[in-house]
Amino acid sequence: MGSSTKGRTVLEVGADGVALITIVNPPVNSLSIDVLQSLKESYELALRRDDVKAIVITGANGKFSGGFDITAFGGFQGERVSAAPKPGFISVEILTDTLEAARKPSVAAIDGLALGGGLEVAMACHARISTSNAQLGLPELQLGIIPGFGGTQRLPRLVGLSKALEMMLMSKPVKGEEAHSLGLVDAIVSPDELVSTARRWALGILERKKPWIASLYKTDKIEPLGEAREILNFARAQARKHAPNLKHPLVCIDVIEGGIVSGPRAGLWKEAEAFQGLLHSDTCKSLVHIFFAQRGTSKVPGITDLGLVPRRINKVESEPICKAADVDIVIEAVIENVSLKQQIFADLEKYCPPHCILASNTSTIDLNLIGEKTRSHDRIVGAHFFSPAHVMPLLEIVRTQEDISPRCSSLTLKLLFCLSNMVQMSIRLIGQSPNLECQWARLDCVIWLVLVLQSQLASNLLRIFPERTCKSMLIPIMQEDKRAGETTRKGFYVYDDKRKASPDPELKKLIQKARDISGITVDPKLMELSDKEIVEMIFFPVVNEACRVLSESIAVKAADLDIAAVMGMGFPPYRGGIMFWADSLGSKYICSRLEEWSNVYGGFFKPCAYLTERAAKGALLSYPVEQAKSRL
Ligand SMILES: C/C=C/C(=O)SCCNC(=O)CCNC(=O)[C@H](O)C(C)(C)COP(=O)(O)OP(=O)(O)OC[C@H]1O[C@@H](n2cnc3c(N)ncnc32)[C@H](O)[C@@H]1OP(=O)(O)O
Repeated sequence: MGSSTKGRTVLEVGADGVALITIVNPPVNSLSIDVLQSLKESYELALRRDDVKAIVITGANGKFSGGFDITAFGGFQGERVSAAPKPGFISVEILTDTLEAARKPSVAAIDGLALGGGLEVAMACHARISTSNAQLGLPELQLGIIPGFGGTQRLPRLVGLSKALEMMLMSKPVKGEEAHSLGLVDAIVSPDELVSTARRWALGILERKKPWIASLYKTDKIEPLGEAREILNFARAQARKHAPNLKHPLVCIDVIEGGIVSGPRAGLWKEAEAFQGLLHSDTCKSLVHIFFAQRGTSKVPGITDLGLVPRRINKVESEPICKAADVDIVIEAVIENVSLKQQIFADLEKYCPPHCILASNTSTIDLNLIGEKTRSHDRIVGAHFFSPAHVMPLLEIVRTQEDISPRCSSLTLKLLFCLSNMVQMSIRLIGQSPNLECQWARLDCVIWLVLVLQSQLASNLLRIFPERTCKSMLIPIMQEDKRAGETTRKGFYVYDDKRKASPDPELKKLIQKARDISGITVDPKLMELSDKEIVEMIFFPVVNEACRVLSESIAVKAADLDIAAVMGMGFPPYRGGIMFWADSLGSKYICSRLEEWSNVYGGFFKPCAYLTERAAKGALLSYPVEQAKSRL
């Protein structure tokens, strides 16, 4: 990652004596170092020019700014550490001492986005005018950093401590209207009137008709120290509860407190130091990787680079359909039964217009098989909504391929196999460990997941890949006992009236029954597993499977598997996804652990050829094949 954009600002002085400074850095007017340097120069020029009385800052093409340039983070973290601006250069030198302390008033004219550093620039101006649809927020925490351009100091002083904490800790932006009611912006106008209103407002400040406010020094919205500390301590407790593995939310709270206790200028310095430190953290590197990996999923070589024009979809039906002549896409979502799906697709082909896309929500069945009784392979796709569909943000789109061999190796199946490996290993640990049956809660806590396994999926996988599947009777026995989790008020846990889960002592009997049926024996060595070993035993087989997916070119790139793991399996984003995490540990280490377990526990753990090869060469697992060769 490196910053390739040459961003800039443009200065135009109007006959009214207002200098309009426009941030220009498509697509979101991010604040690259070029832009920030240029902003400083434009501002200083406007301050020097006698024909300039006041200043308006805005963004080109209806977007104020999407924040600090995230593409530059890699450069600051990696080999170009010296390229990072020294702490305080942007927040103190540019935004506070040049903008906010200027003897000419400035107004931010905000349309579209004012996020992160974008809002921090706007808050350093003496007033803000916005459109109602603009989004204003400090979402830096979702990248593993804190607001570093003064946001931790100015936002609480503009909107109050509680709301500022909510906006920062939850990375939650507000829209223009709410920002206005909070006092973050001073007026709401239509996009057409935005710049003209901001110009008049800036002149109004100069003429003392509007207040000239340096938000860094506002005090009216900050609670007295004792009360403020209570709010901050509550926020700390919440952060520890909801994100126990993350440090940066606590750092953010400390920095805010620092400003309240020691004054905002001291707070700015504390913020600048903390920001610089967090930029180098593994959490930041992982979350930035996830940010770009997520956007990368929409770039599919051989498809999105062909310049195709998207087809307009006016009508979508889910199967069964009633009114079909004008339907553009039908999504079938019946149970995983091949002959039923084949019949449905044969019917759909008959009744739907020839342009209609025929989609299946299948999770395990090869699309070619589903479409076998049709001549519509060119318009059949897999549209697999991860379950529960209204919650999970992952939609997997699967293509048909006439030449897939073996048929079962569809992307869907492979990705689900990764998920299944994780679940199977967890079940195996419960089954074979002398004491883990009493410690389901520990397992859940260590891997931070609630696991669900559909018997259909399990039996399909067992049939297709018997040598790579752990056979356990525990899930069928639990299903027989109506243990579907919260819905039946018992699963691995029992749930009380308030849905509070507690470990179920009855589970022990079921585990013993599963052992007796499967002939599984207890392994005393599993009693001594550390948390780290549990995580590795569960997730290294997942890494192994992900390597197979990559080596068979079923996934286009490793980053797509990272997103599938985060969005579909609940893998923690702050670890960067399954392959990013694996590379942070090293292919050699993972391979050696799998080999060790494979010798003791059998083929389920056997590292695949791709993993073994990369480990032998000490290569990253996520590198494309060609790149990996050239690095060796
Ligand atoms: C101390 C200060 C620190 C900071 O300011 S850190 C940055 C804080 N800002 C953010 O966290 C905002 C991150 N961006 C977003 O949330 C979204 O993006 C937007 C809401 C701004 C826009 O969303 P949408 O319209 O759906 O577009 P899209 O596909 O997400 O982004 C379009 C292109 O813009 C790039 N981009 C977005 N924000 C930034 C940024 N802050 N720095 C550099 N690039 C950015 C993306 O990667 C992508 O690029 P491609 O088209 O090549 O995939």
